[in-house]
Amino acid sequence: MAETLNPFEIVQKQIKTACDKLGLEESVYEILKEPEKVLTVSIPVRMDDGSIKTFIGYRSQHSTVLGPAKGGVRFHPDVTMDEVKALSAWMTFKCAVVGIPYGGGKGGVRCNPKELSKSELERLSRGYFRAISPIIGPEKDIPAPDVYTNAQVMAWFMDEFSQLKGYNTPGVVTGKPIVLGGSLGRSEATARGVTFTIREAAKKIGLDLTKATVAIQGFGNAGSVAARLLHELGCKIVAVNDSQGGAYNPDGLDPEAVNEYKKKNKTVKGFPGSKDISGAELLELDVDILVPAALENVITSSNAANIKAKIVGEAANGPTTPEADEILYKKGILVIPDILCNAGGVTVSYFEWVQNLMNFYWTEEEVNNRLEQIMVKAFNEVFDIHEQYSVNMREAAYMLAIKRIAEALKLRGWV
Ligand SMILES: NC(=O)C1=CN([C@@H]2O[C@H](COP(=O)(O)OP(=O)(O)OC[C@H]3O[C@@H](n4cnc5c(N)ncnc54)[C@H](O)[C@@H]3O)[C@@H](O)[C@H]2O)C=CC1
Ligand SMILES: O=C(O)CCC(=O)C(=O)O
Repeated sequence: MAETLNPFEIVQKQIKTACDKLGLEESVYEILKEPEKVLTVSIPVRMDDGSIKTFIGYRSQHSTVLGPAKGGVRFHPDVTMDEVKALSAWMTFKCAVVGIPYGGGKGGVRCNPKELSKSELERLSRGYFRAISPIIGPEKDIPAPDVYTNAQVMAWFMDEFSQLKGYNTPGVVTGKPIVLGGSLGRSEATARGVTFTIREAAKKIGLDLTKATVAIQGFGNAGSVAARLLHELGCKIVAVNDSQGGAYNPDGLDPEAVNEYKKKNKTVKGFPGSKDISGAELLELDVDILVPAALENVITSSNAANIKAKIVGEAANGPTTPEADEILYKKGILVIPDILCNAGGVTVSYFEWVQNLMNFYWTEEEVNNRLEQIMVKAFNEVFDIHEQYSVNMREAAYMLAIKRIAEALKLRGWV
């Protein structure tokens, strides 16, 4: 059968494999294979030239068996309902892997935010949140940032919801600016979690990080901070890229300097002293660690055999297809799957929500220490299953998550 690149079909396959490996009754798969609720909204936005343009948005709540739905909102021209459904399912399993009391949700708006003015983006953000507000709330579903959304967008979401309610409701959204109830450490949390899991993986395979080389695909919130934190651990970052192009320097790139360059030039391409590199070449570089930190389906059956890294740390959601997983596993590459590797973001979102509900705020050190404990524990639990059952790390992560979810489903009487 031809390899599917439909992320929703991919996640269904991943769920089925784990249910079968765990020997679970069919009813668990029957429940988990579809989201509980998917809302499609049309969002008419007054553009700066006076015209009206209608955008399509989605919010998918895959599961609420372990708690309220949780997950980011993506603004991207290629957003589809199936992508959002898949991303919401990945959130369910991610929260279960790290043991935080949430289900999974995800949202998306099909738009190109790079082509919108700031005021158009604000009207779109507020319109989307107003449209999905009937199914959102601190006890129901708590959105957060994802690709091409940020703390400012979260501030508009929170303000719109608070105005609808008539009182301040910071716990409806995470990833907010600090002054509006955001958590210290949230903006770096995804990459910090990625870095903790890569550090643990390196220990398992005996890789000395002070001699390790790294390539990173995507230089946004996840990728740019991962570059800095891995550099701080002594790794040499040899290549980075973004949607416009890439920068390669075998002697190493200074992530802070690349960041400054990107702020001015809107891309990493052309960074002084670097050579241009294509996205395909970056993935196949002879490096120790590869960090996909952009979008889905970049490691497929077409290029998996050419991946040379010893560790693949999936900062992005869904970068590797199931067929590619098989190939990487047979090659002995240690893949830290998305639902484990990038779970630091939602973990600190959980801390942010707890702080909002308590109205009591933690220091950055407390946040980072608690994050480290959760990530290291989850990594070791997944690694143990990977060894005990001789399954790849992704299957192990799904087995850990689905075992927890199946227990909750049984206790609640849903299966
Ligand atoms: N922000 C967060 O807290 C979390 C993000 N993630 C995942 O991390 C990934 C990246 O998200 P963020 O960093 O938040 O988004 P972002 O919007 O901050 O950055 C996305 C980056 O990807 C780049 N990009 C887009 N298309 C590309 C392509 N074809 N080739 C190379 N680079 C490309 C963009 O230029 C940008 O640098 C996504 O898969 C997201 O779902 C996962 C967990 C949490
Ligand atoms: O912080 C969150 O709630 C979710 C972040 C997210 O969308 C993700 O982990 O993919």
